[in-house]
Amino acid sequence: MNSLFPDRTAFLASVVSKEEAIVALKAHIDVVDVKNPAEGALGAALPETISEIRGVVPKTIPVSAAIGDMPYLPGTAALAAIGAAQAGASIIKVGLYGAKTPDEVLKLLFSVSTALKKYCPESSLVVGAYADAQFFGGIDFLAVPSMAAEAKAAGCLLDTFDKSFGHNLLEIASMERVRDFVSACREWGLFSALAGSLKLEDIPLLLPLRPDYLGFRGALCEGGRSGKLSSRKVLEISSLIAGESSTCRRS
Ligand SMILES: O=C[C@H](O)COP(=O)(O)O
Repeated sequence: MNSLFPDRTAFLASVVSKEEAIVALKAHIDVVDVKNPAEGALGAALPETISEIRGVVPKTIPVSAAIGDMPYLPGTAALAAIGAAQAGASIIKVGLYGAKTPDEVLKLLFSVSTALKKYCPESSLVVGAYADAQFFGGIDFLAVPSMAAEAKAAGCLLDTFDKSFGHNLLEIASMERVRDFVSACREWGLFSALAGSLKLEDIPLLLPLRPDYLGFRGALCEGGRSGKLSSRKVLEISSLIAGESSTCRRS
């Protein structure tokens, strides 16, 4: 398993600027994730934003970057991945929005993983699956871990595409299917990350599944994911993950 934190569930906080990264770092966070909510669930930030955030985050804390709710454009995806890695991200997240068949998923993922291996061998690929893929004809999220493993990804993220109110991960996917996703990642040697408008109250429900990461943005902000990051909310979620996680891993 590729998790950097094998004995507990880690906290990934999504930020849009170096100012937000500084706010987030007042709490204990394990991964600083860079995204641009204006361009979607896994919207890509500008390269300089990634570099600025990398510049204020201690080197001991990985920086991940979303490169988009990717259409089925393997070349574009490969170039975007290299751009994000060159800008300072060591973990690259690509959302499987446009690839509709296993062949398309594999072609897109191999384009990205081959490019990262050649030009940015220190970086890791995380494949973004969507719990609400059925609403846009995307690939079922339970089919993604095996293909991510075939493409030599390091991990899989289960997220939601539609971030409007009421599209929380556990309101869209059953706990059984989310559990199956985490188990499939483990079986395929991938780390698992869960996200999707997660709320504070989802943490004790999800931690027993022992995901490697829980990812948040909306719940960290005042007024939703396009709002400003709140240090109080970051601290609240960080403390709950740390507290509950150590209990779960001991059991
Ligand atoms: O990758 C992390 C997620 O996209 C977090 O964003 P969210 O909490 O707004 O769904």
